[in-house]
Parts: sequence; C-alpha cells; structure tokens
Amino acid sequence: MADTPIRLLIAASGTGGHLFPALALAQQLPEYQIEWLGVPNRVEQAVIPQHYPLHTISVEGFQKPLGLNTVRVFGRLVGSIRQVQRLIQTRQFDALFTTGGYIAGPAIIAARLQGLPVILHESNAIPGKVTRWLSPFCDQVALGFDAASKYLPKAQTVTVGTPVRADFYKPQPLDLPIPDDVPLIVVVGGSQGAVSVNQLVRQCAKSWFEMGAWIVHLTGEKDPEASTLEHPHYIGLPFYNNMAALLQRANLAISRAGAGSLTELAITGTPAILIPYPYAAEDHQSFNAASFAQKGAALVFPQSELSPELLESKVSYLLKSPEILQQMAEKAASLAVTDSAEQLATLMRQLVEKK
Ligand SMILES: CC(=O)N[C@H]1[C@@H](OP(=O)(O)OP(=O)(O)OC[C@H]2O[C@@H](n3ccc(=O)[nH]c3=O)[C@H](O)[C@@H]2O)O[C@H](CO)[C@@H](O)[C@@H]1O
Repeated sequence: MADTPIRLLIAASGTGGHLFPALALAQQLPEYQIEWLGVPNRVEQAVIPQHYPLHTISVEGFQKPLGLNTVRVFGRLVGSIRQVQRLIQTRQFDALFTTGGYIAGPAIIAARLQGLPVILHESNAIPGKVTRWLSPFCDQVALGFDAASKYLPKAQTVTVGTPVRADFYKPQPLDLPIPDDVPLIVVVGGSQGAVSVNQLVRQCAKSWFEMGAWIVHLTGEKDPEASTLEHPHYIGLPFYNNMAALLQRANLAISRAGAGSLTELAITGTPAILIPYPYAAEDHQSFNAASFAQKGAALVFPQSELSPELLESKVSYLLKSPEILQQMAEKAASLAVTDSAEQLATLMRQLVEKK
C-alpha cells in the first residue's frame, strides 16, 4: 500500500454541520485521494464538486410511527447499501470517514461488508440515531464533546473536539464594508438560517443601531421577510462563505447552537448569545450549548423564553460592557480544541496503516 495513495471515501451530507468538519479533515490529508458521498439536492452539491468528486445516492430516515413507509425506506436502504458497495469496489476505496446522519447508514454498512476500516465523527453532545446504532461497527468513533460517550457504551470512542476549516486559524480579511472601530453583532442561524431568530433580531435591531452597533445578519435562504430590514449599519445575506473572517471580527454573535457553530465560536474566541434550535433531535443543541453556558462563554436562552425585549436588553447590556465581553471571549477561547483536525488525521493514518 505504501506507494499507491490511500483512497478515502468521505460520507458527509445535508448540513454545514456535517460537511465542514469532514472538509477540515480532508484538508489534513493532502496525500490521500479523496472522493465524497452525498445525496442529490443538498448543500454538498454546491460545496464539494470544486474540491472532490461527488457521488450521490438517495437515502431517507425512518419516521415514526413505523408502518408501510418503514418497509419502503428499508427497501431503499438495502438498495443504497448495494450502490455504495459497488462504488467501493469500482473506485477501490481503502477506508471510510463519516460525520453521521442518514448518509452514514448505508455508507458504514457497505464499508463493513466490503471489509473497509471506518472512522465516524460525532460532533454533538447527544449522538444522532445512526451514530448510536452503528457506532459499535466502526473502528473508531471520534467525539466533539466528551458527554456523548455515555450514549455509546459499545463504541471505541475518543474525544477530539470538532475540526474547523483551516482558514479559522489565521487572521482573515473581511470583504464587507464595516468600519474598524464599530461594535459588530453577527447573527447566524446555523447553515440554513433560523427564521425565528431572524424575527427576534429584526424587532430589536433599532436600539442596537442607536448604540452605534453594526449587524451582519445571515438569514438563510428560506426567510420570506429577509429583505425587510434596511439600515446603513445592516448587512443581510442569505449565506456567507468567509465565516472565519466574520467571527474573528465580531464583538458578539447571536447564534443557534449547532456543534460546528459552537466550535468556530470557541476557535475565534467570540462571545455569544445562544438560542438552541428547539426541534433538534433530543434537544441536542441545548446540550451542546451547556458547556458554553457553564464556562461563562455564552448566555443561553431557550427560544420559548426569549422575548424581543429580553434579547434587546441583554445585547444592549453587553454592548455597554466591553469588559464582560472580553471575559466571555477568553472563556470561549479556553474551550477551543485547536488540533482537532490533526488528531482525526492521525487516527485515520494509524487505522489505515494497521489494516
Ligand atoms: C437544525 C439542525 O438539526 N442542525 C444541526 C446541523 O446544523 P448546522 O448545519 O446548522 O450547524 P452547525 O452549527 O454545526 O454548522 C453550521 C456551519 O455552517 C457555516 N455557515 C453558516 C452560515 C453561513 O452563512 N455560512 C457558513 O459557512 C458555519 O460556519 C458552520 O460551519 O448539524 C450540526 C452538527 O451535526 C448539529 O449540531 C445541528 O443541530
């Protein structure tokens, strides 16, 4: 195996939270030949082909209550496993890396049937269903949060944090017209935006503008009112690619509590108000956010308890208290695992060498 490059299949799909940690690992394995497995019509179609060949299969999750639909989904799962097996045979992959989610089901099963080593990375404090079911079949399960290990008693777990893209480790220029000396609030609702958070922010923004603050608001693509707020200090965008530059510049973030977002806030040392997505599976975003709240790196509010008045006053208070923002920034930075991608790359190389 020494002379031919290792061929790695990465199965990561659906959301930025699944894609970006896998991309961060891929950046650490320049000597590998990497191809990607995703599904049609999801974010990977826009992000991956410029980096790696993208193969797609159709997968879907099992919905409750179980019934006829389950039979159909099961049939489709068997079909997708066969598709991935054929892909592994024809493209001669040596190993599989996945970040969980629906795509991980057929990918892990097919890889095991073909005798490939598998590493699964689970970034959330409460692992998803596929991770729980299939982690015993993976050679190594790498965790973003230590707390997740108690849900995976039969898995070979190791906590490595969650990898972020390489640009987060260097100061990045911000290509947005924001003066250097103004307080900047960044609003981000995960990779898809958060309409409820957007509505809250639009109701509060006026008083923050009056305090001199600027707002960069990443609204997502699905907010029908996204362009209703206009102000010289306001920049609304559906999605922004250079998150590293934006979070490095931000004085405060108002954010959902997806594992990827939290990791990036820690790496950039950005104080935050976190509003966990209330419908995330088993409320995992609240558990993700808990470590930030306990450490004093963020204020966490359940969406149901956060009125516009409360958000308006908390942000105004923080804007008036730079020393508190500074303390929160330091506490956020203390939660950063800066070599997560390197640790994962080392695990991958060790595993492939062993086989
Ligand atoms: C609704 C839901 O279930 N979301 C889940 C999904 O989140 P989702 O994909 O929203 O979440 P994350 O917060 O983990 O990651 C968002 C990623 O998108 C990037 N970004 C975002 C906006 C933007 O304009 N530009 C940009 O690049 C961020 O920099 C970050 O890298 O996967 C995460 C990891 O499994 C989970 O923790 C989340 O709970």
